[in-house]
Amino acid sequence: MAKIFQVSARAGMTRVVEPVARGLLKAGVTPNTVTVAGTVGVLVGALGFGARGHLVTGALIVTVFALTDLLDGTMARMSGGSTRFGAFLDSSMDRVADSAVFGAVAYWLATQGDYPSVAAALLCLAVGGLVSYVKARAEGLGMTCNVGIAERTERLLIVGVGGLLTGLGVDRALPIALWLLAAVSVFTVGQRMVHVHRQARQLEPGGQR
Ligand SMILES: CCCCCCCC/C=C\CCCCCCCC(=O)OC[C@H](COP(=O)(O)O[C@@H]1[C@H](O)[C@H](OP(=O)(O)O)[C@@H](O)[C@H](O)[C@H]1O)OC(=O)CCCCCCC/C=C\CCCCCCCC
Ligand SMILES: Nc1ccn([C@@H]2O[C@H](COP(=O)(O)O)[C@@H](O)[C@H]2O)c(=O)n1
Ligand SMILES: [Mg+2]
Ligand SMILES: [Mg+2]
Repeated sequence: MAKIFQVSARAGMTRVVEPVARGLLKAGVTPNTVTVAGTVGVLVGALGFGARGHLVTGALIVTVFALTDLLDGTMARMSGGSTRFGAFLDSSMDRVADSAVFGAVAYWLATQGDYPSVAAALLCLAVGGLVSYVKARAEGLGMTCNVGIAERTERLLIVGVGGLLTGLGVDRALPIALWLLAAVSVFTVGQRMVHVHRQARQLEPGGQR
């Protein structure tokens, strides 16, 4: 379901992303520059605006720059191929951006004295990182791990909708979104563990352990 959403959302964005990618390449911009610039933009939106309580502005800036994550890969493919360093940089910058988003949310909630919600934001930060780590480790061991109900896009959308609604006056939206996200992130770690366990059993000499 999450995969279907991602694939169709991505297909819908292609018409916008491809001409922009072509234009940037023509202007001499490299995919790695877009990867880093997108991350800097997310940092500004999250830490410069979200953490200070400007949730709507913060969420909008983060959304615009998070979407540039679709551009860098498209540019790499158009300019004759992806690079190993580009893939490494893209995934590493995603972790920096995600940490800034959840760190900013936790900081703002602490300034409001809402410590249970700070705990939820920190849980999202830690477990979200674990979701990505499990996949990176599995891929490093030669397996695949493209499963889970709360991959990065879903995690950003949940916190984004919560942040936007709270910024518009629905006070409990962000705390509810964070607890929901913590739960689906834990579930996703479980899904990825099971998926890797099944593959690993097939790959062990003699199978089934
Ligand atoms: C303002 C909030 C209101 C909500 C309105 C939302 C409007 C957004 C408009 C449209 C949404 C379109 C969604 C686009 C769908 C893209 C589908 C897709 O394929 O995404 C994946 C893609 C590429 O990922 P990568 O391959 O580059 O990255 C991988 C990923 O990091 C993996 O992580 P894992 O899943 O394992 O955890 C890694 O394992 C892997 O290594 C790595 O390669 O791109 C994205 O991830 C792009 C995400 C863009 C989604 C933007 C939505 C942002 C919405 C709200 C954010 C606001 C946050 C607000 C914070 C509050 C302020 C304090
Ligand atoms: N600077 C970059 C960024 C990405 N890539 C390649 O694209 C893949 C990710 O594509 P997205 O459209 O999801 O960003 C990534 O795994 C790399 O193969 C790149 O080469 N250089
Ligand atoms: Mg990308
Ligand atoms: Mg990325």
